[in-house]
Amino acid sequence: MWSYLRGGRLVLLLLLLLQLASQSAALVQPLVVNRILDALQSGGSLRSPVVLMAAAALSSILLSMVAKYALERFGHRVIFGVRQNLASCILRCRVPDLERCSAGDTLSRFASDTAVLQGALSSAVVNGVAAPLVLVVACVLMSTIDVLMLLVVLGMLLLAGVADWLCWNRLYRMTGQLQDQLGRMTGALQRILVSFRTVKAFATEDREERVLRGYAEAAYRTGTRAARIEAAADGIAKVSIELVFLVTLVLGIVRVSAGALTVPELVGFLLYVVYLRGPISIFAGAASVLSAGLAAIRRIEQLRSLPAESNGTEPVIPPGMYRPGWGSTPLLSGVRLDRAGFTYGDKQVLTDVTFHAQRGLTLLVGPSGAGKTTVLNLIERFHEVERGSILLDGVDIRQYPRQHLRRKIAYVEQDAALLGDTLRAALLYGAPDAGTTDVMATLQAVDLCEWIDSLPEGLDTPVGERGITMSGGQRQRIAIARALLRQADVLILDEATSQLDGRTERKLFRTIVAEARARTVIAVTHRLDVARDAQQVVVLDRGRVHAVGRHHELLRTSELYQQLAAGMAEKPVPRHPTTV
Ligand SMILES: Nc1ncnc2c1ncn2[C@@H]1O[C@H](COP(=O)(O)OP(=O)(O)OP(=O)(O)O)[C@@H](O)[C@H]1O
Repeated sequence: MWSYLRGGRLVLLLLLLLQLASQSAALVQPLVVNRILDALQSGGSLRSPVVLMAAAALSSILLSMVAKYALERFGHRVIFGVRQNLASCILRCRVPDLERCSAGDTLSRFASDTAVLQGALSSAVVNGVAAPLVLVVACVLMSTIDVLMLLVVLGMLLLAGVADWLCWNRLYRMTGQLQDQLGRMTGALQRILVSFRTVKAFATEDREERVLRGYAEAAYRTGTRAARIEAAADGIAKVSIELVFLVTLVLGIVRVSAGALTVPELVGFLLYVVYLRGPISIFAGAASVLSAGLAAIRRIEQLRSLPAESNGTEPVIPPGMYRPGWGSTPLLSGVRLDRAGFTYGDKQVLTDVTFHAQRGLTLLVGPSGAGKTTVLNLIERFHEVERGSILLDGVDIRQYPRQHLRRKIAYVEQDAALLGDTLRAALLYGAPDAGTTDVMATLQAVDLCEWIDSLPEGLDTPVGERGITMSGGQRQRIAIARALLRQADVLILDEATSQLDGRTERKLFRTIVAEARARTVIAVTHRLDVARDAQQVVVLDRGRVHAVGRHHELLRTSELYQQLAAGMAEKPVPRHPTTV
């Protein structure tokens, strides 16, 4: 918890002092009441104690207002920092690590857990520290009136404190459980929202409703149990203070009768006991908010502890070997995979993959699950090659600073999402400085000019949730245009044209190859209509290179390729000798 307050500890101390000042002003009141009663008994002037009383009440109210505002503001500031740091951690963590996390649960940690933490940091930390301090001050003042009665009060509060502590311990576990359940519920809802059409098409609304209800019910049960414990802790605090009042009253009357205490002293002491209600219930409340805050910290820390991508990979490439930013100079020697190997867990996915993609188009084909996307992931360094190497421009890709490597590559993934509010923003996502001429030329290349001209707002048409609805093919063409605009040395397309018809796809590929004459294009496709235009075709089968060659050669030499061309190789076929 303290590490979250780093940089704000001085402010926290000031807030604590402010909180103490506001509560101390209230502490003066019983003393003043004592003086008023004395004055009444002795027939002295009431003016100055009454003015003092009003001043103490007013300053207590004013200080508590300022303290409340300052506390809230402080909490928001700390959480702003936590969210910034969390955003940075999320964006910098490794692709496989983040993909293992549920997106909904990550959202819940980022938005809800940080909000819970804000409550804990602002109210619980300051009130949790201020309330006991105020209690101590009150006890010191009470000791000036009657030590015996104070000892009785303390003994009873101690017993109540132990009972409350047991409750808070359970509450901490319960709130952690509740936040995990809420995270799972958000995850389930997020999955449904992303696949809403599938849910509708399969008419599984009832089943999904049951799933959501299950999570909501689990959260409800845990929340109810937590509320019971919270109420019990609150009840213990309140009952203890009422009992303390009654016992003090009885004991006080006995002591007044015995002449050990005066009536004004008894009234003053009882007022302190009444006053203790505030700090005790604040402390009890702070403890429950703190339990939730600690549970939130555990979940936030799990996200923050995901290792960053760049950990331990300092660039060792000689200066001048790479150009920062996306360049326009053609690659000298393209992308070369040399006996590259990779496993997912203990599953061998790629073995000794060797091919050289030079300028022009290299097609990567093969049956489903052959490892085509994995090859692209290795080139992008979403995963690290485990055996062999991948060279870009003759340099091992592990020697490039990761961001520079990725600036050299424009990647269009399967079902690429568009990021940006408008079509223009979506297009310029990877190349914010691209000029209008480049944008128009690229739109021409992907055959989108006519469609965009037909839109009333043209390139400024909103996209996204409430914006324009596009066909799958239009979306894919925007994604390709976005990648082309980046003018990167290498263009990687992972089934990026799967939603276009064969004729449009062929036309688009011809344009891409013409556009990228000086660059290397590596494209995964299941349709071989475009293979004639490719410089080479690499056939992958069960993680190995089955054959490499031009379309017409492979049609003669590779049975697997013939099957792929005929659209028959849905499943892996018996292994054939490798032709590299
Ligand atoms: N994140 C992952 N964790 C574990 N195994 C994976 C993961 N991603 C892919 N695989 C497995 O690795 C193998 C290769 O997958 P990959 O996606 O590279 O094949 P592909 O040739 O691109 O398939 P497709 O043509 O169907 O897209 C498959 O058996 C797949 O089940």
